[in-house]
Amino acid sequence: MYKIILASGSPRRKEILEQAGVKFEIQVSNTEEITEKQEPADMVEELALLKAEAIKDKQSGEFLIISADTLVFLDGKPLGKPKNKEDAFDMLLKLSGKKHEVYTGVTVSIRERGKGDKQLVFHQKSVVEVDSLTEAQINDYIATGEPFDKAGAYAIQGKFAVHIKGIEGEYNNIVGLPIAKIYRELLKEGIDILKN
Ligand SMILES: Cc1cn([C@H]2C[C@H](O)[C@@H](COP(=O)(O)OP(=O)(O)OP(=O)(O)O)O2)c(=O)[nH]c1=O
Repeated sequence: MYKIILASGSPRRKEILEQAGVKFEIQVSNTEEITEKQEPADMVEELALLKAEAIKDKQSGEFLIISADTLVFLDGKPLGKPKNKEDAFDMLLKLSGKKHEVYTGVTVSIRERGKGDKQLVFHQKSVVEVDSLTEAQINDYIATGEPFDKAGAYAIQGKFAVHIKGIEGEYNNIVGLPIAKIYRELLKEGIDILKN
């Protein structure tokens, strides 16, 4: 069978895939995450695709590469990872007391002998509602150091959990990898990643 490769340096994505019981290895690319696209779904799908492309040519033999990109969208505008404390403060202030969307784009690149190459590109959307935050709460949260490698400057799975009013959609999509959607999309192709 082919080897399953997670093209991501995100510890969260690794954990979600491990928890699901998938056997895989990690290969990380240093892709510049730039897209000209305007629509949330198009943006995250293109960014995920770039990450898969970056490691595809390095492979020999059969493979199934999973890559993903997560962005937070508030009123249609993307929030990526904050550059510094001020940036994190601005993002968290914007998210305070409101609902926003989290999109994760996913690419699954498959090479199977005798079948040629196949590429699946899709996305998952979740909605997150954040409680109203005081400036002191925002500063305390920034002081935990958690915001800096997270889209939208927060980790729902971490210390920001106390500020989450509610979510709609797939939880793991917010953390960075919509494992249920990935599993479903691959089953449609006749691939069961739990049985590889
Ligand atoms: C919204 C949110 C995002 N995140 C994380 C998931 C992603 O790791 C990160 C978004 O950055 P990404 O650019 O999607 O991913 P990455 O740079 O961490 O890893 P790689 O490109 O190698 O795959 O934000 C959380 O951990 N919790 C959250 O609640």
